[in-house]
Amino acid sequence: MTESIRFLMCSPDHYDVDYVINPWMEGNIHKSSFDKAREQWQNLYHLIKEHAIVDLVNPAKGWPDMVFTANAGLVLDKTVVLSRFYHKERQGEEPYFKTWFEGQGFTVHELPKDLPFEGAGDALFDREGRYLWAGYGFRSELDSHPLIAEWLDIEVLSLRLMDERFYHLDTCFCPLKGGYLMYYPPAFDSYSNRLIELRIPPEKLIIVEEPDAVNFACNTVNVNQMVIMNKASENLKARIEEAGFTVLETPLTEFLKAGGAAKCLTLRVTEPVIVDRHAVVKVESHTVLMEGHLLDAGLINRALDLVVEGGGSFKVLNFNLGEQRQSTSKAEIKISAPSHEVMEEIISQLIDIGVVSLEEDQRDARLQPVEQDGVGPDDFYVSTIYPTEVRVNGQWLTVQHQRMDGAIAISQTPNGLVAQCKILRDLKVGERVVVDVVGLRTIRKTESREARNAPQEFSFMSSGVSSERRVELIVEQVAWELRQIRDRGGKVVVTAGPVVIHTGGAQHLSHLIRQGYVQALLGGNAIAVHDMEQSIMGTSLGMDMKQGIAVKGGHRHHLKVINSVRRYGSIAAAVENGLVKSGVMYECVKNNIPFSLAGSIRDDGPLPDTQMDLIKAQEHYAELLQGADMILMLSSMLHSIGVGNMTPSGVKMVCVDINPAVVTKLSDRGSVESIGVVTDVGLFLSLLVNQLDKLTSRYGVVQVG
Ligand SMILES: NC(=O)c1ccc[n+]([C@@H]2O[C@H](COP(=O)([O-])OP(=O)(O)OC[C@H]3O[C@@H](n4cnc5c(N)ncnc54)[C@H](O)[C@@H]3O)[C@@H](O)[C@H]2O)c1
Ligand SMILES: NC(=[NH2+])NCCC[C@H](N)C(=O)O
Repeated sequence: MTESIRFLMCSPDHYDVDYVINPWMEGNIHKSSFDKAREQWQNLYHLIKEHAIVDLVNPAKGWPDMVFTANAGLVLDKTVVLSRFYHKERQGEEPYFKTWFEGQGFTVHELPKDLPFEGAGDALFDREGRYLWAGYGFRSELDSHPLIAEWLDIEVLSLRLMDERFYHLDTCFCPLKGGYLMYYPPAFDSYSNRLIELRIPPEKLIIVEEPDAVNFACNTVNVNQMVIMNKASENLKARIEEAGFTVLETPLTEFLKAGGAAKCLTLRVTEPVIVDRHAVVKVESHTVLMEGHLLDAGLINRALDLVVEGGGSFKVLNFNLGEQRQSTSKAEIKISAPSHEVMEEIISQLIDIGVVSLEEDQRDARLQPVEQDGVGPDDFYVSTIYPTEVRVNGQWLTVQHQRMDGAIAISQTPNGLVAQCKILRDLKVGERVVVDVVGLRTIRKTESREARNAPQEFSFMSSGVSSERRVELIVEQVAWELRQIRDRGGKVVVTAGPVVIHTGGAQHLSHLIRQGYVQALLGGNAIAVHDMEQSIMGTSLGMDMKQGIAVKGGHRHHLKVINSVRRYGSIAAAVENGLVKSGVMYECVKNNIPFSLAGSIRDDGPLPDTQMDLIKAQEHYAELLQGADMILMLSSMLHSIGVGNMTPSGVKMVCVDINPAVVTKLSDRGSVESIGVVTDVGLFLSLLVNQLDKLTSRYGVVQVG
C-alpha cells in the first residue's frame, strides 16, 4: 500500500438507478441489483485498499448517485473546487461533499450558482501534475475553466465532448503514469483531438476502440503501475501491459447501468503537486450585441446554436424583449471559446448574422500588408455576401464590391482610405488586408417574422401533392417580379445549362429573351451547342425534339454544329449568315443581349465564343452580373454555384434544379433573397412563360412560340 495516495469513496447503501440523466440510465430504472452492486463495490474498495488509503464519506438517503465520488469536486493539494451539478437530481449531494471537505481541512472554492462543473468526473490531471485536462459540452461549462485555473494555479486544457454516451471526461479519457494517455478519440471534436495530439507524443497514446469504450475501459483508476477497471479486451490489455502497467479487472456492471464504473466511484484526494506550475488558460470570452426581431425571426436561436455547434459556450447577460410585433429586441451575450482560433471561427459566423461588438469593445480591424501580388496574409478574413463595414483609424468604411470568398483590402487613394473585396489573385503589394475578426460588422436588413416564415424552397417531390401548387405559387411570384424589373428597366441575368434545351425549355427561354425579360445570359459551351443543334438539326443531344426519339447518327450532331459555327468564326456571324435561325443564342444575338460562355474540361470544340481562359471568363461573368436585380439560375450546378459565389446579398437569386442538394447549396446562403425550386426546368419555364403572358394579356393565355 502507498501511504501517500488517498482516495475518497462512498458506500452504495442508497445506490439505485432512480432517474435518467445520461443515456446509460435509460431503460435501467430500478434495474440494478442492490446485493450485486454492494458486492461489486466492496471488491473495488478492497482492491484499491491494497494499494492506497481509502477514505469514506457517509452516504445520504435520497441521493443515489452520491456513490460516484469522482463528482464530489476537484482536489489539488489542500484546495478543492466543489462540484456544481448540472442536473437538479444530483445538486443535493453538494452540501454533503462540502461538509466532508471542510471537515478534512480543505480550502473549498464554490462556483457561481449557474456555472456547472462536475469535479474530477470532468477534469483530469496529467499524472505528472503538469496540467489539467478539463471537459465541457455536457455537464460542465467552459466558463468554469478559467476559475479552476486560477484557484488551482494550473494550466487548463479544454476538451469538448461530442458523444452523449461519454458525457463526463473520465468516461473516455484517462491520463496514466509516465505521461501515457488512454482515450477514445471519437468522443471529442477535431480541435480537441488536435490539442491532445499536440501534447502527448504518439508512442504514449493508447487508443481505445468503441467496444472497450462502451465497457468503460477508460474509466480506470490508476495507482502507480496498476490500472483497475471494469473490463478490457485482450488486445487493449496487451497494449496497456506493453506500456508497463498491470491490468486488474473487477466487474462493475451494476454501476454501468447508471453510467459509471471504477474511476467514477473514486476521487483521488492526493494528486501529484509540482511547485513550478502556474495558471494558464486559453479560454477567451467576448461580449457581443444583437438587435432585431431576435425571437420572431429566430435570430437568437441561430446565434446560440452557432456558438455551441462551433465549440463555444454562452451566457445571455441582458435581454430586452421588444413589446410590439414591429419592435425589435436587444441582447447582450457573453461568448466563450476554448482558444482564439475557435473564437475567431465563431465570431466570423456571428458577424454574418449581424452580431456586433459592444460599443466600448469596438476596435480597429487588424490589417496586414500584402507581401506578394496575388497572395494574402495567412489569417485573412474571408468575406461573405453581406454588406460589410470595416473599422480603420476609428472610422467605419463600407466595403466595396462585396462578394463571398474574397479578402478585404484597404488602400490609400487620393480620396482617402478605401476598403474593397478582392479575390486573392487580384491583391497587390501596397494594400493591407483584414485579418482576424475584430473591427468588422455586417449590415443586415431586419429580418421580419413574415420573411422568415415564407418558404424558401419549393419542391415537387419532397412534400407530396400540395407541392405542385407551391411551385405554381413561386412561379407566380417570380413572374410578377420579372415583370416589375422589366417595366422599371432593371436587370435580370440568366445562367443556364444544356438541360434547359433537353427538357424543351429553349422555346420558353427564347420567348423570355424576346419579350425583354433577360438582360444577360451566362452559361458554358453546352447550352449554346445544344441550343444551336436544335435550331439547325432539330435534335438535342441527338434526340428528335418533336418526336422524342433518337435520330440515327444523332450523337454526332452537336459536333457538326460546333464545326459549322467555327467556320463562321462566332455565334453572331452564324446567326447573321442564316446558319442559326431560332433559339436562345439566336434571340441573344438578334436582341443584343450580351452573353458569356465559360469553358470547362468537358467541352467539345469549343465554340469560338467559349472563353477557355477561366480568369477571363470569371471577369466577364462578373462584368455582366454588375447591377443585376435578379439572377435566374436554370439547371447548371457548375455555372450557378460559380455565379452564386460572385454575388452579394441583396440580389434575388432563383435557383431551379431537379437536385435538392444544388438548390439547398444556393438558397442556403442565409440570404432571404434566395429562393430554390426543386423541379424540372422545362416545366418551370413553361409555367413561367404562361404566367407572364397571363399578367400581360387581359384576355388570358397568349400562344408561346
Ligand atoms: N458537349 C459539350 O461541350 C458539353 C456537354 C455537357 C456539358 N458541358 C459543359 O460542362 C459543364 C457542366 O455542365 P452542366 O452545367 O450541364 O452540368 P452540371 O452538372 O453543373 O449541372 C447540371 C444540373 O442540371 C440538373 N438537372 C438535370 N436534369 C434536370 C431537369 N430535368 N430539370 C432541372 N434540373 C436538372 C442537375 O441536377 C445538375 O445540377 C458546363 O460548362 C457545360 O458547358 C459541355
Ligand atoms: N465521474 C463519472 N463519470 N460519474 C458517473 C456519474 C453517473 C451519474 N448517474 C450521473 O449521470 O451523473
